[in-house]
Amino acid sequence: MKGHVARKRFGQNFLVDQGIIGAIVSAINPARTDSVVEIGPGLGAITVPLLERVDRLHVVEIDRDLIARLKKQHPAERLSIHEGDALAFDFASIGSDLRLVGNLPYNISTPLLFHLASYGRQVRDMHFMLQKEVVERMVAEPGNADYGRLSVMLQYSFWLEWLIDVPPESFDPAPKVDSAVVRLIPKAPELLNARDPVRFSSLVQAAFAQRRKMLRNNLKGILDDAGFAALGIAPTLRPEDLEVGDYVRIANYLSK
Ligand SMILES: C[S@@+](CC[C@H](N)C(=O)[O-])C[C@H]1O[C@@H](n2cnc3c(N)ncnc32)[C@H](O)[C@@H]1O
Repeated sequence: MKGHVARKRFGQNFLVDQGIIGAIVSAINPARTDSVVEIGPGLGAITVPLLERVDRLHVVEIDRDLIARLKKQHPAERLSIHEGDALAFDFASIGSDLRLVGNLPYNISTPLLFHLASYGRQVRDMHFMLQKEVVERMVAEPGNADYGRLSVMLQYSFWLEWLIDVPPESFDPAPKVDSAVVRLIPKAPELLNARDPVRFSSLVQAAFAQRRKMLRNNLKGILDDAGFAALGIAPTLRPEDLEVGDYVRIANYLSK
């Protein structure tokens, strides 16, 4: 691996499959002036072909050794390196109409998706490589065992599209699980009808706190029987039975 030992704690599985790399770059299809931001450039598998397509690329990387390599290989006018943790990074500081891309470190993919869900206004689209199991949770529909907090929060904010299945052999080192590339496009603000997004988010978190329990239990102290009745939602349902729109209705009822 060109002298770099992959660090497990940073979720390093480097893409080596040129076919998949080409398919990701084609899916993004960047114009020269697009504001593309790559999370976790690593050894540059996606970075290098992206740099051929855009005038300037931003990357957010946590591993100092990899940052040193990238600095040596690419002039700062072409590659802006933001050193640090993507989980704490303020993407709005780069600008707006951002196009985010990344073969994301699997160990932080879920919290990172929740973090990124708050940047809908600054982002044009996102293309991410994730564990297939995470993509299944993202796109799951009500009633499905994979449907949960991640599905509700991401489907509320984004249009999601499953693009490419990726086998373990496409990486070095190979992960133990299958992967998939997914596209997220922020929904227009007029479609985001939760009056209080913070309340919506905490409601969804509470509802799924114990997914096998009834909503009445999970929402104890938040929504009483009169509230359930006013909304026409049976308190005996389980969290996975409600649609995204039902959670919006409950949150808006609570924000009245
Ligand atoms: C799965 S590797 C992908 C590397 C490269 N993009 C590729 O496709 O070969 C994940 C990358 O994210 C970086 N990374 C891990 N945790 C991070 C974090 N919290 N913030 C920013 N980058 C992180 C790793 O150092 C690594 O470069």
